[in-house]
Amino acid sequence: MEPGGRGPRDVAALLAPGRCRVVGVLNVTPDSFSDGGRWMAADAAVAHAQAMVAAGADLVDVGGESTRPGAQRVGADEEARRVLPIVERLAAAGVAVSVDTMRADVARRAVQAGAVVVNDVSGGLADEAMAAAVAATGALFVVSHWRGHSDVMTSRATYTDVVADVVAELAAARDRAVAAGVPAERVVLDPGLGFAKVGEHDWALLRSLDRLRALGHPLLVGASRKRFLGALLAGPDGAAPPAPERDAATAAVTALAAHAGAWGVRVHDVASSAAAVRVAAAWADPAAERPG
Ligand SMILES: Nc1nc2ncc(COP(=O)(O)OP(=O)(O)O)nc2c(=O)[nH]1
Repeated sequence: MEPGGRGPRDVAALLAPGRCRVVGVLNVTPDSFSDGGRWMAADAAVAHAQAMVAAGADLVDVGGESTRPGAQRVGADEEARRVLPIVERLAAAGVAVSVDTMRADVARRAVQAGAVVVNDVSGGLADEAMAAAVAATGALFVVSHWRGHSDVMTSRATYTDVVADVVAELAAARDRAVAAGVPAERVVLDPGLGFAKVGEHDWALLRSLDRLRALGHPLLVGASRKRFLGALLAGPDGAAPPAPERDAATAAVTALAAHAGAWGVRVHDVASSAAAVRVAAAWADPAAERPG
């Protein structure tokens, strides 16, 4: 973890009881499904991250490789070149930063640059060195449900009982991480919406957050702008609205997930989900939101 000791304090703050965390998405990629190319310039990326913090983001998740179905993999050097300077600048500015990577070396270097969370959509499966690398850093480890890279994930979207299967496979990924040295209390789980899942699977998992939470870890939900929301909002012609027009639906999922006890939500539009989190908190306990 960062020699200055920033990390443990940030990790403790992120795990402390409180409202559902809002994780702002910062894709420094040319091809992310909803905002590819917008934040490739470092100054634009840093400004957008600061704007997300101002809008209520508790954490900024910096990713340098699109994981959308069919995406081409990015080389390790290019991924590092994209994310590390941004991680360093944001951490130096006091922003709590997560690195969205499937590579142990990128994760290690990002934590050295000041990241306090390693967010691995593969749950440690894509790089067998990942869990041990995270264990050595003191960072929080987000372990998502995953069944393979973008080129195969669609073909693997078959389940006997998607909730039972995802719970079992997530538990196995968690167990692998703990066996590699990551303390269980530093593991956050994520159902991996859209990863080897079709819309009915995503909805089934959202309806069953309680069964995912029963695994005993904070739960991160990444529904923002995803295909299952586009399908829900499709017009009479069946055409889904473009990804940036799915933020209202994303905020509704945020409110419901927060109310169901999610630890955090990973979103592109922070302001709407930050408001949704506050609505959920006030709904649960009016005193929670009394000003002052
Ligand atoms: N923990 C977690 N991380 C994630 N990272 C990327 C994406 C995909 O969304 P996005 O980053 O916007 O798209 P792309 O992968 O095309 O960059 N989804 C998740 C998610 O659901 N959970």
